[in-house]
Amino acid sequence: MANHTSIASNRENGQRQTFNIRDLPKSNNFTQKLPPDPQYPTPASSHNEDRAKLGPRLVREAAYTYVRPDGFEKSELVGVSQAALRDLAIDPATVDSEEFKDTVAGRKILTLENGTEPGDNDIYPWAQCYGGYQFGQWAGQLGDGRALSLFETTNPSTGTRYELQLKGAGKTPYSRFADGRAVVRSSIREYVVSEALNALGIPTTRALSLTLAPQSRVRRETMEPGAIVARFAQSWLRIGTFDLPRSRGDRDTIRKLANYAAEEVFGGWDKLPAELKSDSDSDVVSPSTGVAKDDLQGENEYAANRFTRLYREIARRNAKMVAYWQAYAFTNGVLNTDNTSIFGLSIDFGPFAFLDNFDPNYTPNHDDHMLRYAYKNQPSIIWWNLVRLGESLGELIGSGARCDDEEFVKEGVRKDWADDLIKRAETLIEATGEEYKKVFLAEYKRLMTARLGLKVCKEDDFSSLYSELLDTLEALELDFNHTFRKLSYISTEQIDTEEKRKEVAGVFFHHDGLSGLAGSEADARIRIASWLEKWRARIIEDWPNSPEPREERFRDMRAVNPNFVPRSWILDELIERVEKKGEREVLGRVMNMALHPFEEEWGGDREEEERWCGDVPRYQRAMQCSCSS
Ligand SMILES: Nc1ncnc2c1ncn2[C@@H]1O[C@H](COP(=O)(O)OP(=O)(O)OP(=O)(O)O)[C@@H](O)[C@H]1O
Repeated sequence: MANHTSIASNRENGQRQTFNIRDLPKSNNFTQKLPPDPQYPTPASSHNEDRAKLGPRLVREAAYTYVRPDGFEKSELVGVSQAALRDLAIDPATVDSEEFKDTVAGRKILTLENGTEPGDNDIYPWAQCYGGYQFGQWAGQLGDGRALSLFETTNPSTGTRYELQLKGAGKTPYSRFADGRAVVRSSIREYVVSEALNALGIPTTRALSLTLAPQSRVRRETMEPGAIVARFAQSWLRIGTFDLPRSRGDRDTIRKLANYAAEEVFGGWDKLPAELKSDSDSDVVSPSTGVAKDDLQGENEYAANRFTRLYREIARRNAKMVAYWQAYAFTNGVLNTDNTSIFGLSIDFGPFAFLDNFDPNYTPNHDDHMLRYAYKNQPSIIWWNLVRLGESLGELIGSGARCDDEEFVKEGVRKDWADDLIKRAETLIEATGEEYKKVFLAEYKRLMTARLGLKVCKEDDFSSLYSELLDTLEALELDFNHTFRKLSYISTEQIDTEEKRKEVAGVFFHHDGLSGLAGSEADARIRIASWLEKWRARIIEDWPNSPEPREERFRDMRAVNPNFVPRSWILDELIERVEKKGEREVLGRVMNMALHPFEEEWGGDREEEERWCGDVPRYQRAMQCSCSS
């Protein structure tokens, strides 16, 4: 492979223990703890099956099906994320090996020795079974139609366990009418953005590698070459994983999934959040843990059992994730329940985008005519999805102290306490909704405070600083992320008079000036100057030394305000160059920028770096794409 994988620098690979992919410590807790597809209950039963027979069908009372990858015969490994190697504890020197390439291309099952049969407890690839609500409508069984997990691996230095998965490695029982493949353009997008979000500190599923199969032909609107992304996450469970058994009245699978989530994904029931002590932001964001599994918390008939704590944990994680999305203007584009993670990760990168100009109604999804998944709706849509999860867990939440009663576990809710149960579940789900809002707001404030270079968030900041800035950006059609980066270079002396503020205001304009709808330039300058005046006053308040410790503030601001985000127009250029023009090095350069978004320069092609960090070309702003991938 070309040396661009090493461009992303060795500085990230400290002296920790690393492995080649074969020797990674591996596990399969998911398949050990959860029910398999009854038709293929063991790895061998699936391994020996005709591939055609493993094809699409309904799978009941199961969390997954064992299924072997159907990799491309010929492929080219074109990118490996150095940050991913570090987090998975893979030795960067080993990614050029045939073993690594064959594994991430779906040609080799590492845990099987050549020609041997898999044993019942062996680690063998699996595809998850889930359902989902898509655009508000129940869509039935979905599942990993083109993804399958190879194994779990725990990084010995960090103790974090990840599930490594291939996307685009062939059909599974969940492929429905589709081909189990992924095309190059969507794979490049997922590969880059997963790692970009992680580098920004945004909870997300990750990408280890990108493999292209230039000679393969995948039918979309036209024929396109296929690709495989090797990706990983602490968990691939989705809200849709719970939706499906709920839709089938399968109480047993819901309980198993809930137990698995608490014990395996979150590390134990005692790791879940205790009752909030107060409304202070620090309690809201970091409540204590350590509540014993069987403890009830809270008074009266609405006391919360462990399943309520599980539900709260999932809601809280999603609140934090969506706060990041709003603070960095990231839009997922297809927030169906099958695209909402139990672990609170950004997941499923279809028609996602970072906003260019600030437009709350923007959706990157060309097919979302109702703007259901527009930027401004994301926090409420994630909550809508969480209410679906509340419905799936409702019986367990509502059962309160009786959640383990034998009769309840076996038979379900007795008629004479159904009303009580429903009331309790509704009350606790509603309370979780309030907590979701509080966590979201506290996180959003924290992030915006940091992005604006402030140390604390004062009561007034929300309306007089944040909202006013957003209104101004919207009205003047200005770029969201560039604005914050540019603010990170402005000293208080540069804006200490009205004249100077009006002068400085021009740095926020696009190179081609204001658009027709934004009004006159003079008015725009006055509007921005008035905001800068308030911002300046707050900076002086929070950094009281005179002259302000500008370098320290600049440094802090530049560490949270990215210089580079992989915007749609950059990804389009990248796709064109990699797919159509056969370029390869450019992928490594973009990835390097995505992995280090706060740097000033990256040691690549300077002209290109400046162009990608600079103004978005006028006709490439706010692009949209369709769901076909
Ligand atoms: N080409 C395909 N072949 C088989 N199944 C597919 C294909 N494209 C999408 N699906 C399935 O359709 C459903 C919805 O697709 P969506 O595009 O949201 O997910 P995805 O991008 O394939 O997967 P993920 O959410 O795992 O990133 C999923 O169950 C997905 O597996």
